Amino acid sequence: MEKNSKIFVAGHRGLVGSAILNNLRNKGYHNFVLRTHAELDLTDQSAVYRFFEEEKPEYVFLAAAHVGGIMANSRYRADFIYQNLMIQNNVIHASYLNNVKKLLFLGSTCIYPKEAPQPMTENCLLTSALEYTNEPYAIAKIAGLKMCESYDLQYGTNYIAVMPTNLYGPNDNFDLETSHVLPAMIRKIHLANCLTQSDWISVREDLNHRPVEGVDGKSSEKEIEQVLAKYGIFSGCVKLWGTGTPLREFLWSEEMADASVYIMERIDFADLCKGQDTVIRNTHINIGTGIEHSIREVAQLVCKSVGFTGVIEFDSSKPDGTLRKLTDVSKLHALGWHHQIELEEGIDRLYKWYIENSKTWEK
Ligand SMILES: NC(=O)C1=CN([C@@H]2O[C@H](COP(=O)(O)OP(=O)(O)OC[C@H]3O[C@@H](n4cnc5c(N)ncnc54)[C@H](OP(=O)(O)O)[C@@H]3O)[C@@H](O)[C@H]2O)C=CC1
Ligand SMILES: C[C@H]1O[C@H](OP(=O)(O)OP(=O)(O)OC[C@H]2O[C@@H](n3cnc4c(=O)[nH]c(N)nc43)[C@H](O)[C@@H]2O)[C@@H](O)[C@@H](O)C1=O
Repeated sequence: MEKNSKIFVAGHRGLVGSAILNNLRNKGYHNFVLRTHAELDLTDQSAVYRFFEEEKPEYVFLAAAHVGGIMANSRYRADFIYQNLMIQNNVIHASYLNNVKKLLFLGSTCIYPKEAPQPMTENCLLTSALEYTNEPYAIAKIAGLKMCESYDLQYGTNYIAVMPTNLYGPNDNFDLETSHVLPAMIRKIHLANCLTQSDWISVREDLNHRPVEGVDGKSSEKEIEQVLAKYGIFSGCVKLWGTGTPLREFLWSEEMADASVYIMERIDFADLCKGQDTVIRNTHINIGTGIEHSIREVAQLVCKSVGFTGVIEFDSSKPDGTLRKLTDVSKLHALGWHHQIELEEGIDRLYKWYIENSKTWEK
């Protein structure tokens, strides 16, 4: 990529897309073509084709997707498979039709089988059944990575698919139901801490900035307590989901962005085929840290960061999801990229960001 290459970051206001845009800007790239979801619905094929014909981007980061945590994935299954297939089909095919020089497709490590040997190498793709909670999302992501590989093989394009582990960082989704575990824990434990200290100003600031169904910063204390209790948030206690025993790996979103730009700048599809036989498979790249933590451990780190000394309980009627999904990052390390921010530091950074971005309430 040249510094003045025309770059389309799809999903540039999301967790990863916003970090990719910042990373590119910091490296001196400046010729961006950007559209919000409201300006361009990527599920709309004719609108996407028109956009590519008019704008002719040279490089595409495909970080737009329908995304959510375990509850969103298991409840809104149709949305996850339909929207993701549509977005990626439209963007990848329009890139081919308009001679995009290189595209990076973001998948997820949930593409790997539920019982995959740990840590999971790229080669365990399609070897056995998927985890049911996020199967529709995973199937869309597998289709996306195979679409990149197939276009590269048939049409000689240069599309790379990366499979990130669980991500967290600035611009995360903090919704109490649909978010991933880390932003959910940050917000729940923060609110429980505020209730414990009777810090109603902070509770109201939080609810004004990020409304929760049925309550906002102007509601009575009793109404707020009743609604928060439905999400497992109490004075002195937080009830999290599942058993607390599943293991997860977490990568700071700005590091994910750095790895994405690193790969776009240096790695071509041909590099990923080297050493593979005539049947070329698994040209995608895992992105992660190779380090896992139990959900209970993660909750303890969040409590430490927030300063919450109350009780953490687990509600085993809620799903655990897959029990382990540790990525093998040998391929990524061999390509020369390594993470730097460990989970404890990342949680401190995210909590700081969260607090700084909740203070919009006019007292
Ligand atoms: N977060 C994580 O832990 C992980 C994420 N990933 C992958 O990384 C990528 C980025 O995810 P993340 O940044 O977390 O997701 P976010 O939800 O934070 O951002 C997704 C972005 O896509 C946009 N978008 C969604 N649907 C459409 C649409 N139909 N048309 C146009 N824009 C749309 C959203 O806009 P709007 O909000 O306005 O709808 C948003 O800006 C995704 O491919 C995801 O699958 C992979 C592994 C883990
Ligand atoms: C990135 C990846 O993310 C999703 O998979 P997931 O890792 O299972 O998702 P998660 O982050 O929501 O949960 C991780 C773990 O944490 C536990 N947990 C505890 N308490 C809360 C809680 O309060 N909220 C949430 N969300 N989880 C909680 C929860 O029970 C589970 O054991 C995919 O669907 C898909 O989107 C994908 O690719």
